[in-house]
Amino acid sequence: MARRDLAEIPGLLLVEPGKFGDHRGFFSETYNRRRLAEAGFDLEFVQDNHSLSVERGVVRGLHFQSPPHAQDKLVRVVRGAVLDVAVDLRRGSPTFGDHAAVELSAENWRQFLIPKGFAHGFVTLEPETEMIYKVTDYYAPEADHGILWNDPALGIDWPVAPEAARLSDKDRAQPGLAEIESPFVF
Ligand SMILES: Cc1cn([C@H]2C[C@H](O)[C@@H](COP(=O)(O)OP(=O)(O)O[C@H]3O[C@H](C)C(=O)[C@H](O)[C@H]3O)O2)c(=O)[nH]c1=O
Repeated sequence: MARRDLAEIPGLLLVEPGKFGDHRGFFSETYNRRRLAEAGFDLEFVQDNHSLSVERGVVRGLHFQSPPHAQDKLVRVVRGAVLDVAVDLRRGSPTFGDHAAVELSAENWRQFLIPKGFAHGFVTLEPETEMIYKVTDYYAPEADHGILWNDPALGIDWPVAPEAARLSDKDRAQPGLAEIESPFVF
């Protein structure tokens, strides 16, 4: 399994909203359903999430909700920076187990659209990093699953040493890719 350019993994999309600055500050349309639909992603988001990670080196993930509660996610960073990772879990996909990794930051204002069928996670590159993201299904703890962030089989080059990473107990104990039966089909 390996890192791929985003364009090599079917279904992922990098979104770069316009940001219009003037002497007062800036304005940006950070979500436009029609624009995403024109790009082939006609999605109905039902929940907004907001997380704060206070230290550099916080790892959240790699998470997914299983069907019928699978979620498409539109992810952005409004303070700080992350390396954001999406792992293809769609059985039969030519890029199954491969991942794309993009830097999202308040500076670059980029967004990452991660459809159902992917595990999602990130590591913070700065302290006081805030992530905002929209999801297309509600939180369903019974459907909340994950894979181990630094499973060697995934080949993710995280910019944090395992001993320095700050994780939840849940994320420390996630199974490796080989230990799960992915519920997603390409
Ligand atoms: C995800 C979620 C969590 N919670 C509650 C459950 C816990 O009491 C608390 C922290 O949850 P958790 O540790 O799962 O939060 P993260 O580790 O940031 O999880 C997220 O991290 C990765 C990067 C994701 O893509 C998912 O959206 C999500 O799994 O928030 C809710 O009330 N609603 C929710 O939608």
